[in-house]
Amino acid sequence: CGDAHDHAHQSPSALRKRLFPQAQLTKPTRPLEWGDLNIIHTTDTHGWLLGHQHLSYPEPNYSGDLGDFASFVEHMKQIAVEKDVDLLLIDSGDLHDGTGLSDGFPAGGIDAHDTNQFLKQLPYDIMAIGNHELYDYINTWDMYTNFAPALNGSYLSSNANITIFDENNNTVSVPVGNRYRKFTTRKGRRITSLGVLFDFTGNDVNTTVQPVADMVKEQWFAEAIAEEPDVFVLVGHMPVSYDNWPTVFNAVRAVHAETPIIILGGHTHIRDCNQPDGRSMALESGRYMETIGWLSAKLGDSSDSQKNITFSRRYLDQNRVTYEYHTQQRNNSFDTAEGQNITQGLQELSDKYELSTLFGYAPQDYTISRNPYPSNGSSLSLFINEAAPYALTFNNTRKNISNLMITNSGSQRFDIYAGTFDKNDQIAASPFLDAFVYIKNVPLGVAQQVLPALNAAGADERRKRDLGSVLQQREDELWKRGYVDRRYMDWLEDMDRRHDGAVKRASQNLTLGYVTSDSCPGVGDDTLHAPLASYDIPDFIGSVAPSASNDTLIDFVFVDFIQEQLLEILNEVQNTTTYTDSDVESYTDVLSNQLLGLYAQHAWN
Ligand SMILES: O=c1ccn([C@@H]2O[C@H](COP(=O)(O)O)[C@@H](O)[C@H]2O)c(=O)[nH]1
Repeated sequence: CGDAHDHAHQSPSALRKRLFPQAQLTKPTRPLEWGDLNIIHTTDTHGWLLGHQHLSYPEPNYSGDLGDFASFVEHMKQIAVEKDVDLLLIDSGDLHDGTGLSDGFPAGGIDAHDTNQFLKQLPYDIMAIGNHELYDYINTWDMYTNFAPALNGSYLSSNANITIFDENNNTVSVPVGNRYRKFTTRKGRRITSLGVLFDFTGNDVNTTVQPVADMVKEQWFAEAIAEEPDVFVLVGHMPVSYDNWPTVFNAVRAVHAETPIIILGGHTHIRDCNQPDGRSMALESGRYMETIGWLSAKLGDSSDSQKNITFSRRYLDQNRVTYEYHTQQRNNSFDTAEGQNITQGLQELSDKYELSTLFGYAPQDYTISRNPYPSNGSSLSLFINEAAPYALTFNNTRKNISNLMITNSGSQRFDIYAGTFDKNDQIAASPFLDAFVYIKNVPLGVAQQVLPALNAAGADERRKRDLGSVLQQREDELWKRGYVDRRYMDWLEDMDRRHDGAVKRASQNLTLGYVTSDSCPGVGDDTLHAPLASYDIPDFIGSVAPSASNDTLIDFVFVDFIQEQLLEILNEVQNTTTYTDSDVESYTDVLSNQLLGLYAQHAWN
């Protein structure tokens, strides 16, 4: 390079890491508080290992990548040695489904198999299984045979099993990883860890998830917690609020009234924290390599065993400015050899998967919930009103038959940004390999009743909170199957309302980002932002109905992920026909993760 400065050359790949962030990033507000035991926490990374590379805010806040993170961890480990304290690295699961790096593999590959090779290079003390490791048996098998063994006992699946053939060709159900781990830290602290998954029921055949309430009654569980460690570090893919952590916490507390308990959760994609009692803290650290969680505990010595513990927590924006600030490094001293290797390896993987393959240029930003639904700026409107009607009927023999299309809004996982729209953007916006199916000859008037009924069963009626009602039961069912998006949306809505979002955004002295209110003392966010705009979105979305009479027979098209509850509702809104799985046929070969690319080639090229 003929330049005097240490910038990276711009490569053709839109995913190329830039040493200097292309947008002005706000520095953290204050140094981290260290304790005797410190934890760096990731969760729900979903393949976002090259971070977020678009230039519209809030994306630059999260523009670090796994290589930067590895350098950060290495420097932090060194600081921990200098301070003579412990530092653990923990992950709460969901490594699959989310970007081209995890999902854009060529035919014959396995989701997240290649990205997992990079995660293995980080010194994780505990990684817990998530529900996205269980949607497809092949992925669970890969975790069981390739990932867990490489982690030498640190990959935990306390209540998640896989069914395999044993050496005698008999089927046996075995934990995907280990049920628990006991280990001793550099400073000699004895830790007992679990890796718990929420009561998920959407898992593939030949995988099993044991309800948390049953798990705590198991003999192995009693044995695992019997001996008192210095600290319980309970890791799991389970939200720290409104879920089953109290079941696990109480089971441990029943045996050890005073032992420090640290909970590291995930799944709802939010930043959250609470303190079950004075000697415990529970932290959840966001999603998609946007947030890095920090938790520290001043445990003191044995004379402090009945006192409240001083904990701190922080939600770090995942970028190089954050990392350099907290490690007191400069741009030219920050990168470690391991970190650079990881970044380079990820970029090579991106090139191998051809993730920069361009489908077109998005004319504007389309967001999931930062614009109202329906509207021109809504990616949900774009998907169901523009993209699906084009891509699903293209080259389809049913093209000329009127249809109504329905999908779940949770199938759309990320905003679309103005400018280049490539293979990686397509997968990030809509990563799931769900198929579109249909029932023929459904009267339009009947099909039109299904969408509002589905949403009533999910969204609106939820607010009535009529516990014990059929609707509540249905909502609980959806939660167990993995429908979790509502919690993240509610969190954004609350953030906007509580922090005068419109006023803060208008004043323009803060960049957009997360503004967290949780139940732990003090401010949790590491960097100040104005909250993102937030609009309520329905759980299910439908295309514009054809203008025809109610008795017109149409193709009723929907994504197979919602088949079970759609049939249930369809049979509730009418009683002329009992619809079953046998009425459902394949509508097209186009899968949900290909749909936006086909549309972009047609409309944005
Ligand atoms: O095939 C699928 C699988 C999942 N979804 C959506 O994902 C969420 C669950 O994902 P988390 O990362 O655990 O939040 C679920 O609510 C579905 O909306 C899907 O659409 N298709």
